Amino acid sequence: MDPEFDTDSESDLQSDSESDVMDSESNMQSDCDGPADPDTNILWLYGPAGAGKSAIMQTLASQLRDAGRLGGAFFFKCGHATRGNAKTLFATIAYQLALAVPWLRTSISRIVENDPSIVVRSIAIQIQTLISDPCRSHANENCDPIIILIDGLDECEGHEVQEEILYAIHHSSKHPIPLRFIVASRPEAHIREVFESPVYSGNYCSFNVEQSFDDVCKYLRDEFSRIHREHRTMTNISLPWPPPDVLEQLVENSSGHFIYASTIIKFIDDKNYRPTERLAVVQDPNNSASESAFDTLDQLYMTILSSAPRQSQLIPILRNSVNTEEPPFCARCDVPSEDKDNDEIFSHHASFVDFLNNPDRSGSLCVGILNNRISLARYLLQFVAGPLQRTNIYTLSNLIHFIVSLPPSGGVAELFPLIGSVNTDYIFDPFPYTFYREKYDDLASVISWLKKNPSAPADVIQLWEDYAFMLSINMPWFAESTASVKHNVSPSPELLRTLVSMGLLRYQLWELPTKLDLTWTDLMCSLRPQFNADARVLPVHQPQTALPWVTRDLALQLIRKMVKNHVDTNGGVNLSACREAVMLSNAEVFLHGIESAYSISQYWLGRDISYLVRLSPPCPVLYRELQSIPPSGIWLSEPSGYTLIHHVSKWLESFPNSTMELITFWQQAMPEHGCYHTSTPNADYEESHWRDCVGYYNDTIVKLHLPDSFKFIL
Ligand SMILES: Nc1ncnc2c1ncn2[C@@H]1O[C@H](COP(=O)(O)OP(=O)(O)OP(=O)(O)O)[C@@H](O)[C@H]1O
Repeated sequence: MDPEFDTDSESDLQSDSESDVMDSESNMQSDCDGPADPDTNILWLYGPAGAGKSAIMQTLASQLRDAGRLGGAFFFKCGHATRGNAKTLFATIAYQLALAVPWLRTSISRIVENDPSIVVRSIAIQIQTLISDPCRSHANENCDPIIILIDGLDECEGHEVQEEILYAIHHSSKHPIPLRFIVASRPEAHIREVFESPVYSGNYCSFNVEQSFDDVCKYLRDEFSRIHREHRTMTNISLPWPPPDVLEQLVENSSGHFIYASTIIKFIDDKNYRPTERLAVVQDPNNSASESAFDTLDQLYMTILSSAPRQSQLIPILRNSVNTEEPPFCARCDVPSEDKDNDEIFSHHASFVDFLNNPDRSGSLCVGILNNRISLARYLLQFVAGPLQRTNIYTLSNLIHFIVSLPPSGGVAELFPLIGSVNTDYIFDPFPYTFYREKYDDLASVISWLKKNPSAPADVIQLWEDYAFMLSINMPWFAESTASVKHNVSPSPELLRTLVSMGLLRYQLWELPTKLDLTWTDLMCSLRPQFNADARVLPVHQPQTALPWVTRDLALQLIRKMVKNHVDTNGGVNLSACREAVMLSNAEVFLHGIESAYSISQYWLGRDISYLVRLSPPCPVLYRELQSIPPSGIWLSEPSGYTLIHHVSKWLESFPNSTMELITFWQQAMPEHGCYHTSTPNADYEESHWRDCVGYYNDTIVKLHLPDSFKFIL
């Protein structure tokens, strides 16, 4: 049995950099995560790739050996014939223990002599028989514990084996033994899980090998001055070299990790080149020669990325997380997170982003190449074709910016059907857009991008033009700027209903489905009646004749809704049965509970009904429906009662044989102790407010460049 100890790399550490490693190590003694239990036998040293864990372990090995405290050390190395797996782990450590600790020598040798097959037995049996049992007989002796180092546990073949090693170490320490284990690894999920399991909890210490900008700076300064001293071509280069700002930039590029610093030093230190030229290459990551400058680093990245279990999802996730501009979806690609409050992906190392963006360095993994960008766009578009999930999106706007940044080419054609399938809830969702204007510009940019692609289907372009038109109804005051998208929509009763809802009643676009009980598909079809076999396209001059009937139908719809709310809530008792009130009370923080939300929503319905009735033709059906509103519902929110009385009276006056019975009936139902009894209902206010709303509607028609036949004539 040969000791599996990496003496070569160990001797590398007897260099200038050793003091830095010692710094980290002495920090380690004072900075262990969490309370250090004096009875704990296990220390877990963890940190990302290239953080310097192995360097620390090698220095520790050297110092402990000098102090006569090293029991054994095993350095795992991925893919290595003997150091890549755990078959000989504890047999090797036992051999090292027998050599290093005189009082263990005889007992360990005797065990192996009696049963040579022990060295091929299971991990648990090896540690128990070869290490734990011999040590236990000396447990009560008053000697300093012996240290065993296991480095790169994550590089040992098989997650289960890695976990088995940890459980075996823990089990071996159940009875007091004069041994301590230091295990170093990357903080991979399965390893962390073992340490966080109930078996381990409280039975280990941990130390995070975090980034250290100061250590890296010191290392770089020392190494550059050595290179300056040793390279013959440097005699004429004045000190300090490199200048402080360059050194500072390099320290920043390192993200405080040694892997970057040691990689560039090896590159610059090449005796075949001028260090100044090599430094210039390092400073420009887009320089094609930088490929070789970061060779070691890139190999590390390649190895890590190619071992990712789900390669097909890798590129979209990487592309999303390292997008140098705004990430389309805030790097949230359904990535399971250990830390629920922080599930964003971020690059541990600044150089990783350079690597992924440079095709010479990352090859097919390069996130910048068009195919990978298209596959990310496909992935995200598929996501927004599904149900609206506000918690998972950053903004649709970022996705749109990303899509329109793709150059027009045959490759993007696969995205067109997906662009046509974006869930309309995402398109019209008011959150997190603050300004409709921005949203409109986003829609316009998609339309102009589609038009630059000759193979973009006309129906997808038209659909997005319709979205833009819908949005422009919502913001007629931006009419000039919204003219960028053409909207030769067909006039239909359904379109008139939409215009009246948004122009006269001032409904927001996103509210329409709830307020009018329709789907986005119904709404979009209203713009293109030819898609809907039942819809009638109005001759251009006819909207005006159709308009009063549209307002009547809308009034009927809202009256039925008001009555239904009354019935569903059992006359205002069971308020949670009213969907609108529940939504309103959830959305509006200034409303105090569901009572005021219900009262407000019924008030708005009453007000909307009264404005619509006023603009309807004399119609017995409408009169009958008005009678069906329970008077207590009208006076539930008092202003609504006054508003209805005012406008319905005016409407009734237009009847050939006008009758005010309904009005009298409503007046008689007025509650005696309402707050409005103290003030006189203000007819002037009602009249001027209604006229303002009609005026706003008519202005909307003008601003949208629709024919005058769409307007109300008072
Ligand atoms: N204190 C230091 N001084 C000088 N060089 C260092 C120091 N720490 C680490 N390095 C160098 O940085 C590189 C990465 O270090 P190391 O291999 O120890 O990282 P690691 O955390 O073990 O990484 P991995 O998880 O990938 O094994 C090596 O080339 C090492 O020589």
